[in-house]
Amino acid sequence: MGETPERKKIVIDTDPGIDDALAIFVALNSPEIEVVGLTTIYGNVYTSLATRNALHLLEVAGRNDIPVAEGSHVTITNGTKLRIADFVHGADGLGNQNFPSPQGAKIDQSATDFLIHLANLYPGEITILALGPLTNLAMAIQQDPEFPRKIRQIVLLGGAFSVNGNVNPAAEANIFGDPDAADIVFTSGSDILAVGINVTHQVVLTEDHLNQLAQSKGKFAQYACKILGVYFAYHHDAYSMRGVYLHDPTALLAAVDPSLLTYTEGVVRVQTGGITRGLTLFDNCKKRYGEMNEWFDKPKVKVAITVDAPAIVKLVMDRLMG
Ligand SMILES: O=c1[nH]cnc2c1ncn2[C@@H]1O[C@H](CO)[C@@H](O)[C@H]1O
Repeated sequence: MGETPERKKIVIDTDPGIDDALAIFVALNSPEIEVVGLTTIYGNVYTSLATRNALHLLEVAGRNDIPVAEGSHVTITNGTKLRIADFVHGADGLGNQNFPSPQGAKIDQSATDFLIHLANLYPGEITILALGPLTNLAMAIQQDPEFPRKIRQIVLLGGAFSVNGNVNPAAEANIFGDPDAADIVFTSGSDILAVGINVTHQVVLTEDHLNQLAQSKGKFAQYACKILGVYFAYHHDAYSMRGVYLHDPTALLAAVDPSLLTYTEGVVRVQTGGITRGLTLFDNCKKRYGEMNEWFDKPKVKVAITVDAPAIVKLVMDRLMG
């Protein structure tokens, strides 16, 4: 008998969030990975509620053994005027279901300290799946300049590469939430795979899928049906569609199995001001520009460009129902 391969260690930085909840459940049902912790951030909800929801979701899954570390309540520039997407996910972030308060508690360490601790404990082994604004990661990079090289990879759900954003024509929500932090992360030298909405808008869960989930006796499938109503209503209002984008589960599965998508490599900078604040601008590095620019000499990152959408949807369905 061969040895079972080591499971990839993943920390999920999250702002749950309906699609975050799906991603967390799929992660907990993915034998290829080990979820070593959750860290929380604002975005779909405020950070305190993200922490509460993270603890709640782990209790639903019976996984109170996984630590939850609370992240920043403000942007990397101490900004407190946060854009919270309660109109997408409901006031509670989980489809307005009035779930009971979790019994468990967050750990004493902050998200940033916990990320640095894990990077030192398992050098070169930690994959960070970033599902919200990138404040916690940027703070870790500022606190420990070696952090980018101590981790294995950052897979982030963020950006809109050569397509319109979802906050406005320029910006995708997670990057718009803290553009300064995003620029620090993109230029940090870490191995980064960015999964933007140019890719996740190809991955749609339909009403037929929802009906299949409703037939399932699986705990995660049942829970998903409860929270998905609000998310379907938002997509119908905003995009006139009868389905929902699987943003966060797509990023999770990209971290589990990178062969589910293809990517290109180049330098990404983030616009931090003006009317295009939050814009992610990719340089394919094919042109030798005559003069210096703000992309020149910055480390390259991987940017997803195509995705096997049917395979992703099937994996999400199987792992929610399994
Ligand atoms: O219109 C929107 N505004 C804010 N957040 C959104 C919107 N649409 C989706 N998301 C949320 O932001 C991430 C993807 O950008 C996902 O977490 C998604 O649930």
